[in-house]
Amino acid sequence: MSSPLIAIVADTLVQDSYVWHATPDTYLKAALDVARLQPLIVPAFGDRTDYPSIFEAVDGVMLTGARSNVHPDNYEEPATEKHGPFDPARDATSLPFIRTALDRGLPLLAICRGHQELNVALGGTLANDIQDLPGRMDHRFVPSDEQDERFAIRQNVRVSEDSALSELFGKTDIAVNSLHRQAIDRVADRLSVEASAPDGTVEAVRVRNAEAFAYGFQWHPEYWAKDDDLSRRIFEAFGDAVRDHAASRL
Ligand SMILES: N[C@@H](CCC(=O)NCCCC(=O)O)C(=O)O
Repeated sequence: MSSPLIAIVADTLVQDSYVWHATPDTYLKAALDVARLQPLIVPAFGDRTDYPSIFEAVDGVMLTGARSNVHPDNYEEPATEKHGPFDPARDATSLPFIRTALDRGLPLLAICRGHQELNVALGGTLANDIQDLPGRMDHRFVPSDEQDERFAIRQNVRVSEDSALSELFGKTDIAVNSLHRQAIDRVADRLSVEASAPDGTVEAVRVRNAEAFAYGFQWHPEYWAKDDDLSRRIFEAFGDAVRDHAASRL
């Protein structure tokens, strides 16, 4: 049986004197093995991207996490060195990609940097280095050479009662991993906050009036998608939404 395709906007990075357009394996494997979707990496070519051709071919979009930050020019804040590192090629591709996907009613799963991009794409802003802000927790990863330790589930999150997400999870008190130093500041009008950390950090958002599954998560469900029940539910729900979209086009 054929699997529907989803688009994933690549990061750009320099290695061996080449510019690579790449995506970490954990996101690709979670899409393939848990959501049962075929991921396609879209190069970060900005306005040279042929959006109509890509959107003809795919039935969903996933935005991944990355060490880079969305450039503050995209939310009209003055940039400082502390806002970096940047990946302007990814910004120039992912922000229009998100808006086009939502306009076309495609399911969308946005993770960590992707969750922040979703907010910026819809007109919201980001806060930088939140661990230095009064009353805020340190959401950065615990330094370790072991990926399992960096991605360990260790932070409590409260899911809003009566939210669509609490229905998906079947509970409101959950625990997640955390590897970020920026966070949503002003929430875009079109987003509803579905979950928050004890310090108020926006941990999950849903796009209001979206035609399909359209969520952002500040944490990393992809890393434990095979092992952790809630992470698995997110990927299965995304997979089901993408299959429904594909079926509606037949
Ligand atoms: N750069 C942003 C986004 C954080 C993010 O996507 N982190 C993934 C990094 C995974 C890793 O450290 O390997 C921020 O810091 O807020």
